[in-house]
Amino acid sequence: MEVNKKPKFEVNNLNLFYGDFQALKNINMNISSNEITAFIGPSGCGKSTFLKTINRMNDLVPGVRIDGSIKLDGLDIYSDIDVIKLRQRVGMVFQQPNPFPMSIYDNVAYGPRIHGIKKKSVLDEIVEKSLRQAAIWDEVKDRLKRNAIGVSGGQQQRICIARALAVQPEVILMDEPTSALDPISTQKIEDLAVELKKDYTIIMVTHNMQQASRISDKTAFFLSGEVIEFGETGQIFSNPRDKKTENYITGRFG
Ligand SMILES: Nc1ncnc2c1ncn2[C@@H]1O[C@H](COP(=O)(O)OP(=O)(O)OP(=O)(O)O)[C@@H](O)[C@H]1O
Repeated sequence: MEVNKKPKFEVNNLNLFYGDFQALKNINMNISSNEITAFIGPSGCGKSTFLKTINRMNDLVPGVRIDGSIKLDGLDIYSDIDVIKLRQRVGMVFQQPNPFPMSIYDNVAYGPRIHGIKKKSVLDEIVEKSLRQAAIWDEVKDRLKRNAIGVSGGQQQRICIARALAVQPEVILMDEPTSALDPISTQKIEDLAVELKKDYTIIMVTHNMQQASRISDKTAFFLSGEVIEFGETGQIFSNPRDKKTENYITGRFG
């Protein structure tokens, strides 16, 4: 039994404004380590905005204003942690696989090189380990010099996951990582997420409620910038406390 396990993230009274528009409204949430947390909700409800706030990707958007706090292992990500360090600890995988137009090897070695690793034997080791962890090593080990753009979309997405893993993050944010993929590739990414949660904390935005119920431990249901309900995935899907959650998961809107 886990007693008093400290949350990986503590989010308190978080509000986010794009100019005059409030996209996140008083979000409070503790996110546990070594779990998959899923964010569900209809289009435009703020899921991606919240996900991007967790590694400060919204800093890049002009006119954004954020108040409240997000703590990672007890440190405020907006005041106590350098943004470069934060993004090393909190990696991200996007909806569209976005390998860089370079070799598979160079894609995965990119982050470690930026962090100053130059020795080939060390890079070789990181590349192999990351591709293995992303369950794609066997498929690409004989063509590491090939351009990553030339493999299938599902393989590209696993290369992007390997690229994220190569800098040894603690958390992986995934923004609808399978919505551009076929069912077989989707299943591979789902299996991979379940495998990776042993070592990482995973937070995933998904439009696919079956996916959330299949693989996540906790689910947050967002609506119009608010978290309507957050809890154990089994409870959210079988016994939602809020009528709005029930209406959404039973397909009455969204
Ligand atoms: N850069 C931006 N500037 C202004 N408004 C934005 C910006 N990005 C998002 N929004 C608005 O904030 C709200 C939340 O958007 P967000 O992309 O977080 O929703 P979402 O739940 O992830 O939607 P989807 O499932 O369609 O990706 C929407 O009303 C959107 O139009």
